[in-house]
Amino acid sequence: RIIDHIHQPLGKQLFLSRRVVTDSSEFDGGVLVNDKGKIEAVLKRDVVNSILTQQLDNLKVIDGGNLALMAGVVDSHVHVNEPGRSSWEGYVTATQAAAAGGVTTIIDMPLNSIPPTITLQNLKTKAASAKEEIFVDVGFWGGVVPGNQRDLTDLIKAGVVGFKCFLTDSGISEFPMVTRNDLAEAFAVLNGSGTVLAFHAELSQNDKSTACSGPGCPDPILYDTYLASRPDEMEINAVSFVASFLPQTDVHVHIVHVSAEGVIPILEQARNERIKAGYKGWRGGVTAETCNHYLSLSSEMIPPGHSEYKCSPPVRNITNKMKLWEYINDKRLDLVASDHSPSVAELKGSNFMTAWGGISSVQFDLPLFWTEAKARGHSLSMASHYLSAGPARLAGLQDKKGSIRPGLDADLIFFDPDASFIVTPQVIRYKNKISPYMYRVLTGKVMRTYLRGQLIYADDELIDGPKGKMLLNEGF
Ligand SMILES: NC(=O)N[C@H]1NC(=O)NC1=O
Ligand SMILES: [Zn+2]
Ligand SMILES: [Zn+2]
Repeated sequence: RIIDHIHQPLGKQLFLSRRVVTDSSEFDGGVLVNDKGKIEAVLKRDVVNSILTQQLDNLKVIDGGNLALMAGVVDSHVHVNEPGRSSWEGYVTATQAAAAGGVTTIIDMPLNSIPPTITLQNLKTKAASAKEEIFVDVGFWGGVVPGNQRDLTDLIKAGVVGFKCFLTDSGISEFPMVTRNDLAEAFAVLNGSGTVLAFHAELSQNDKSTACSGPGCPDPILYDTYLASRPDEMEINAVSFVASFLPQTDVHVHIVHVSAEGVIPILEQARNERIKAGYKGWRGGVTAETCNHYLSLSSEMIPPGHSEYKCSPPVRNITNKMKLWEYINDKRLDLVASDHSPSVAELKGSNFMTAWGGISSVQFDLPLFWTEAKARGHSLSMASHYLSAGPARLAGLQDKKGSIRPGLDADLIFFDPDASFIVTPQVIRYKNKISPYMYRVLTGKVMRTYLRGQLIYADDELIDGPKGKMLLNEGF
């Protein structure tokens, strides 16, 4: 156990661990944090020992022993749904769940809240409801929908991390999908701005989800019926469609929640062509994320009627899952996020075709990834790379968040990589206690979470009130 005194004004703090984890290595040492909650120095054990012999009065030492000391997780894909659908989720519950899971930054998706984040005014409405309710730092995605091209520049000025759009029905009437013409206009506005355009990459022309209803149709209680309605081609064609815009734009494109493994080689080809044409930005301006559900679940294991497993694109077969792990191993994916997209239980039900698509897991980002990664012999640095550094880079937060490096916010966690716990309704802190992982044993437990040097979660308890900040521009 870690011994220290919790309620003290913030002075200088020295966090110690036998396993300090960065996104590329692990070492025995410490992290010195200043009174502004920023990392001042990252130290090897011999330097730590010489500091400790100096008996500095106002230095608080927090020794985690063998617990891993890691950067807080940055989850770049969370649907908070407030205001408007706050019975599904809200800022308090989503960020409390995040804090309990060692997630120190979330980036809120532009849809499912009413209003959606598609104008500056709507962003103000969202920020007003987030204010004073957030337990971790919160950034915002804007949305691109038909007709809001003129709102995009204002949203960039306000500090959104980028924009998401849909190439198929989003399931939310306030957030319509875009057509080729809408996209061409959006790319024209965004060109040269340095922002990110993220795609829900399923192309509607391949959508078979409404093709059949009534007698004679495949059984909607079976998962395979749903899976067959959203084939790999929906993703593959969407990504090829996105790639067709790249020669005319310098906008960074990001594919969210990749499920079908076949999209990765297509993206790589698009990236290589961009790089050959002289594109200089991060990863050739083409990146992809996958989600813990695609890395943890497979279609064969989904029981009839259990729509807590439903999301889109769908969880595919075990061969697909193994291929995604191969891509993780080879660093051919860029980050892992939750796509935490909750709803109330009434919208789930046992019919896979009509149930709400969305899986809640913001609280379990790290243990979910680690359970699978550890079993495959991967390191904690690998987890930090995909769950912290990668998403921070996507959100443009690489100089603030996502790593253990001098100058960054001291968003830190103590993580026990060998502990295990059971996902139960009592453990879950997000609003609707629905999960495809219910009663599963997960490996790895977040013991403590620090946000900008302040303790916000310890030993299964949240500490004090909300200390999160909104990651929007000064003067917004
Ligand atoms: N609207 C919404 O949150 N949709 C999300 N749910 C899901 O499973 N995939 C999504 O994009
Ligand atoms: Zn999506
Ligand atoms: Zn989503």
